[in-house]
Amino acid sequence: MLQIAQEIVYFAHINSNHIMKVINFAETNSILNQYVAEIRDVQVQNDRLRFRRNIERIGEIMAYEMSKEFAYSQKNIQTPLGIAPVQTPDNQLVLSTILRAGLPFHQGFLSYFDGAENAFVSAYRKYKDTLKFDIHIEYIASPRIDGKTLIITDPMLATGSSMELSYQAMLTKGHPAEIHVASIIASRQAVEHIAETLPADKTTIWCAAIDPEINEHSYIVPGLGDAGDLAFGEKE
Ligand SMILES: O=P(O)(O)OC[C@H]1O[C@H](OP(=O)(O)OP(=O)(O)O)[C@H](O)[C@@H]1O
Ligand SMILES: O=c1cc[nH]c(=O)[nH]1
Ligand SMILES: [Mg+2]
Repeated sequence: MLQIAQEIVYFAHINSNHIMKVINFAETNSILNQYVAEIRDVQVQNDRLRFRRNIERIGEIMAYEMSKEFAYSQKNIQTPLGIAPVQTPDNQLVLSTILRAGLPFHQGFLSYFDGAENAFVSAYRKYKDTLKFDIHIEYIASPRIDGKTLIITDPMLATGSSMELSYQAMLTKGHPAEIHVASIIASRQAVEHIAETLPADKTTIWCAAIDPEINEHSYIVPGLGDAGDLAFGEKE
């Protein structure tokens, strides 16, 4: 598995000032791709329970792979029969999620990083007309994040604006030591946007696929449609 993580790393070359580490799971054959296929598949994705659970499963696998990047130290664990030396992670994790679509993805990460602190940010597209919109952030609940490992989860990175503005909102709570941006489907444009707007030296982007384009409504193509609606139903 360690080998897998090394093979799928490439660097987003935006210009010489912005080179960010990107890990794209689509470049490796694993069962994760089955779950991605199912959330994309128009015949399967309307089963909301399955859609949410697949997102959660991708979060679990991503969390496991991400955990290999953390700092470890040996702890001596008292068993009933003796002392067992075990390497365990020392990072102080803050698991931050962008509402709504981020919730099942968050749950997947939280199943593995059960000791993490948690943060929630609301971001939504407020339309000015059928094509133009601003991203509005109206709610943030977060612990202090100074010196901690900040993981921001959102299954879709289309323009990358929700992620950028959510990160800016998180900065009102301190400055993290490192940042992991976790998504499932990212557009190429969003990867470039994140590489330009988040600190390249301490940010890693994790995704399950990078799609080539976004359409005039700023939806990822081929993408999967509207992740929030598929997980929770349409909003008015
Ligand atoms: O990269 P961007 O262009 O900003 O788009 C991506 C955002 O769109 C989705 O949320 P949405 O606004 O649909 O809200 P929802 O989760 O409530 O459905 C998704 O979960 C991201 O937050
Ligand atoms: O493709 C997209 C873009 C934004 N939000 C989604 O859920 N899907
Ligand atoms: Mg949505």
